[in-house]
Formats: sequence, structure tokens, C-alpha cells
Amino acid sequence: MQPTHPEDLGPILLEVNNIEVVYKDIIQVLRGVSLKVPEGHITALLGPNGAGKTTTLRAISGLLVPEDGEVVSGSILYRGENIANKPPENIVLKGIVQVPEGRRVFKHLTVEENLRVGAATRRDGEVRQDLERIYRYFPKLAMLKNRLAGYCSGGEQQMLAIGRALLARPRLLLLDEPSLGLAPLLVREIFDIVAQINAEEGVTVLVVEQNARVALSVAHYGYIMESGRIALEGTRAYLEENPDVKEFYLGVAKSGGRKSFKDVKSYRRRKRFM
Ligand SMILES: Nc1ncnc2c1ncn2[C@@H]1O[C@H](COP(=O)(O)OP(=O)(O)OP(=O)(O)O)[C@@H](O)[C@H]1O
Repeated sequence: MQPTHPEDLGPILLEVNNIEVVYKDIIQVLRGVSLKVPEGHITALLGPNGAGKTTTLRAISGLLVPEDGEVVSGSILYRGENIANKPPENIVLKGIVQVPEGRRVFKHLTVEENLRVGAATRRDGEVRQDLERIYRYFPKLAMLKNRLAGYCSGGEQQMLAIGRALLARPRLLLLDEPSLGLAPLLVREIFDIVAQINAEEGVTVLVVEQNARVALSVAHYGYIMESGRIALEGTRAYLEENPDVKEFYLGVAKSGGRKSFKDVKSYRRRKRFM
């Protein structure tokens, strides 16, 4: 039987329940977002600019705080514990690690020094083994290990940011728009590596992306956000076959070319499909 709900894919590792997020006490950005992330799978959070995808990730990782935002209602259950509004250092220790948009790396450190930052509190022998693991997934990083990160290309810096997050041995890896500003072939390579890491190590991934085509090529389940709400959700198979997703997200035009996503009123009704 085909799965129809995230819980059919596996136990739920993270459950976001009806959260509302407000920035600077006045700007309401999330208006009741609910989603479930099944353990050991890749979940995609898709949607247009300004829909609230990054805000959702920040609410999960605790990074709303420096941005002056707050979860004002709802809950974020991680392994049954409500982590909403907990400080980020507390959340990292629980095994949730975010790779922020814009792949922030320490430009004045080498590639290997950057990777070691991700494992700052662990014993050197263990870190060596983990570095070898990361270099196996990202052979480019192995070749560049003594290069200053500031001299690496955008794609290499994105790989480095993901590699550094993996050094922290996350149970849940949050990726914010890894395709941003990268050439299509590189984007493909990065998503294939993420899929390989998920398959071989069982790391659960929640990836925010505007590039629905590439995200859905690796995700097992997907959510589409619009204006601070989840507008549609379903398995990869459902989303890839949904005529509106095809037309407005995957660029397979039915007629008259592509329209703005805002024109798709039907997305406002939340649905769940196979
Ligand atoms: N620190 C902030 N203070 C006030 N408003 C903010 C802040 N950060 C984001 N916003 C607003 O919240 C809304 C959602 O932003 P968010 O970055 O979550 O969207 P997104 O879906 O990730 O968009 P994109 O794909 O462009 O990154 C936007 O209107 C944005 O301007």
C-alpha cells in the first residue's frame, strides 16, 4: 500500500503543531504551521519567496532569537519534548543542526579547520574518523582540505557547510536553500550526496528549497507553504503528479506558460494526498 501520511513512512522525529511566529512583537509571519518529519527520511519544505520557510526552520533550530522572533503559540515536539523558544545551543545538543542559508563558513580558516569546528567538543581520534567519512562523501573537500575557505567556490562552501554540520553528528539535519546561487550541475551533485548520506547513515533531513524539482527528486515527503501556512502536502509521488505542482513548481506548463504561484487559489485549501 502507498503511504499517505508522514507517519506511514516511519516514526515521527519532529512534529510542528500549529505554530504562529511573530517578529519584533508585531509582524506575524507564520499563521498556524503544522508539519511532521518522519525519522530516517528526507522531507522538503517548498514555496515561493517570503512564504515563511526559513522562519519555520529557525523556529525549529532556535535561531529566531537573534532575529528577534518568537513562537507565540503552538508547539514543536522533538522526540516528544517541546523545544519551541529554547536557545539554539540547547537544541544543537539534542541533535538538531541547521545549515543556514548563504552557507556561512569561516573564510579565514582552512577547509579542514572549518570541518573541525563542527566537532569542537569531541576527542581527536573520533574526529579523524568522522573527517574521513565526510571526505568520502565529499571528495572535493578532501582535495581542498588545506585551502582557505574564503578561496573556495560557492558550491565548495556549500559542501563545506553541510560537512561541518555532519561533523556534529546530527540526528536531524536542517538545510536552508542549499541550491541558492549555484549552477544546476553542482546543485544536482549536492542533493545526490545528501540523499546518499540519508540512505547510508539514516540521518533525517528537512530541506527548505525554492527549487522544487531538485528537492522532490530526493525527498520522500513534501510540504508547500504559502503566506505563512502549509497549503499542500504529500508524498513525492503525489506532489510530482499533481497538475498544479507540475505547472507552477516543476515548470511543466499546461497552457499559456507559467503564472505566478499567487494565482493558484486552490492551494489555499489545505489537502493531504498520496
Ligand atoms: N527578522 C525579521 N524581522 C521581520 N520580518 C522578517 C524577519 N525575517 C523574515 N521576515 C519576514 O518574514 C516573511 C517570511 O520570511 P522567510 O525568510 O521565512 O521566507 P522564505 O519562505 O524563507 O523566503 P525565501 O525563499 O525568500 O528565503 C517575509 O515577509 C520576511 O520579510
